[in-house]
Amino acid sequence: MTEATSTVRWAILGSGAIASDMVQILKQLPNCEVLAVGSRSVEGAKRFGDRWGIPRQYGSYEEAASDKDVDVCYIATPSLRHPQDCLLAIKNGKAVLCEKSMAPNDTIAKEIFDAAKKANVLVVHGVWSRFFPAMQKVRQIIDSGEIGEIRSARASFCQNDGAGSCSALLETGIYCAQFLQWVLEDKAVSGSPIVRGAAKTIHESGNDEHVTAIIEFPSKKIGSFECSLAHCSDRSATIYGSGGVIEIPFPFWCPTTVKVTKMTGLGSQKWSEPELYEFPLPADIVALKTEDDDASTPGFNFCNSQGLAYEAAEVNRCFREGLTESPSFTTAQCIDILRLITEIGNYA
Ligand SMILES: NC(=O)C1=CN([C@@H]2O[C@H](COP(=O)(O)OP(=O)(O)OC[C@H]3O[C@@H](n4cnc5c(N)ncnc54)[C@H](OP(=O)(O)O)[C@@H]3O)[C@@H](O)[C@H]2O)C=CC1
Ligand SMILES: O=C1OC[C@@H](O)[C@H](O)[C@H]1O
Repeated sequence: MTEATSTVRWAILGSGAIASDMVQILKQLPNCEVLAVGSRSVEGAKRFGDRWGIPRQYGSYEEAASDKDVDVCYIATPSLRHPQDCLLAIKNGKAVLCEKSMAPNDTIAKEIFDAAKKANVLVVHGVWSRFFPAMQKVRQIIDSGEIGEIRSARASFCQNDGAGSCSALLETGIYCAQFLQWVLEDKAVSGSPIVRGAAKTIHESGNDEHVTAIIEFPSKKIGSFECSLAHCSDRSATIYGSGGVIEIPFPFWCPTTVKVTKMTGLGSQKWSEPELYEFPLPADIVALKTEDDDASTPGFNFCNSQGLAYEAAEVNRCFREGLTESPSFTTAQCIDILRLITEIGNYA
């Protein structure tokens, strides 16, 4: 175990949109330093490194991942590259936070986790929803029995956002699968979820662009989801219980609001007034402007990016404690989610 206050030194692999957001977060976390950036080009590393004040700027991912002073590599490259970039970091003995989706299927995800186990390094799959306080609240409401027995849940994440450039299942469906697993998984009942139905449309690139699926969980709870990169939806999620409903409005994958409405008695058509629980994003994390920025320069590129702080703080904690997985999002859970995604892809 490393000192609880020791500085964790990060390298960023890839210098695109999410990398910019994450760097701003890491620079504001206690005892955390962005030491290096690796880019496919020296120019890319310099541009990004100069913008964010990163001292070690490398024109290849290999150099950044093998810097002896780096503790954690943040994989912020396009999804198709994630397996090779994760394995590069692991080979160099570095801990990994890999953007979603870490692999195109569960078999390859397993290979990454196996390599990490052998090398005794931490790997966290960056499905960042998992680390939001609002998600913990959802869990607590479910466990308290406040909305009775949970019977089903749904999630929808569709946005017209580059159909064909990647798989909708891997880009936005992964958040839906993660959500359903979080709310419908029952640790007391063993077994894997079964895909009972799915439909998809395929873009001319070969990537799925719209997928809808129905899943039966071992506890007989039913989950459904829809994801698309070709059309829009309200990007919300809902949990249905015998005594009420939990709504997680847009953006359900990085939520700050949880709404609970209960039936006031069995057989009654009376419903309670909704209870709203708010979980504001960390107030001490702000978008950082640099000298070159003017008022029109966007701070963060993505919705609620301040919330990346929850997952990054968890990676720092796990690294300091010498863990090889996050107890909040275990290797087994990551593989289950990717297995579900794989089976939906095969079924549809
Ligand atoms: N958690 C979240 O909220 C979000 C997560 N993501 C995930 O992050 C990952 C990156 O997304 P995003 O930042 O939007 O992507 P960008 O295209 O903005 O950035 C990706 C970076 O990867 C590097 N790269 C390596 N190979 C290629 C290639 N063949 N084509 C293009 N770039 C390449 C480039 O950096 P360089 O030139 O320096 O090598 C590029 O800047 C994806 O997996 C995505 O799913 C995306 C958005 C939000
Ligand atoms: O991970 C993501 O991918 C799609 C984006 O629109 C979203 O904001 C982001 O969190």
